Amino acid sequence: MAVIPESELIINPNGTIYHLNLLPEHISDTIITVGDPDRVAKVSRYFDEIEVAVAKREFITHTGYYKGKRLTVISTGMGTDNIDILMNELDALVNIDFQSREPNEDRIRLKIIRVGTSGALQSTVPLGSHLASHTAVGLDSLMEFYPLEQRKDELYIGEALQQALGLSFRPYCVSGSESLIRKVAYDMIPGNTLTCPGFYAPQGRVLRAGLRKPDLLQTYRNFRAKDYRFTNFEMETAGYYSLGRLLDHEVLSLNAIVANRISKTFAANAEEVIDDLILKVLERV
Ligand SMILES: O=P(O)(O)O[C@H]1O[C@H](CO)[C@@H](O)[C@H]1O
Ligand SMILES: O=c1cc[nH]c(=O)[nH]1
Repeated sequence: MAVIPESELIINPNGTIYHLNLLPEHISDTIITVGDPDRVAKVSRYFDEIEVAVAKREFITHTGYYKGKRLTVISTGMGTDNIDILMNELDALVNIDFQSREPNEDRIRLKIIRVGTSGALQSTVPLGSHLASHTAVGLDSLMEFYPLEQRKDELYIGEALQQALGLSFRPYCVSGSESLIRKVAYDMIPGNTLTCPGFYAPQGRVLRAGLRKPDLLQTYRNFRAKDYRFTNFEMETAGYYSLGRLLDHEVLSLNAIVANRISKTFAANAEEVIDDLILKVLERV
């Protein structure tokens, strides 16, 4: 097996991985991820004990015990570019030997669950609900750089969306972990999530900069590829699912619906909706 050079697998002087600032023993194989660094403590406040607390840039990590289960919670910041760093570095922590710089023969499969916020694209997805992304479609360019394998039906959805939006590239489509859906999200709304490379124009929001595609929101909402339609959008899920497939980890994205873009409403109790989702995940994971 080829040795991974020090410019590719970057190890800090204290032995930790470059951005996450973690040692392999700092993480559990069950990881809850959140976008907002302040949300990490909102998860770990329910832990009986916090064993590890590490911070670097937007990546805050707490590892501890919830009712005897060892869990890690990490913040990622926003966007799939951060998920690229998160997923590669988490995988390196468990599947690469930092001494020899070679991949381990026995692979560890992580369980990674995103607890994030999201906006609804259909009136059938109410404010305050919890939605599990069964599939996600990425409008960002991250998968232009990885050899992601997609099934025929996934390619078909990407092609249909490329056409509907008149894009110069094909969006990528991937699914989440069925076993995590059964375990954690059995009573949540099943959804197809559009992952956007921004919060404003890519999600059809106008403050002062305007929109190149004025009917974007309607196009998202009305998009159909056979019986496939979008339920919600956010900014990370497709990055998680595609890197989960590439690196062979179980990944599930859960969404607290805080905005409904069809009714133009925002949840007054967004914090409560997120807290309820956090507690469900802690109990079920
Ligand atoms: O609440 P988080 O997890 O950050 O998720 C959503 O909220 C952010 C935008 O406000 C984006 O990261 C989006 O994906
Ligand atoms: O509308 C929304 C709400 C949360 N996060 C998003 O990315 N979009």
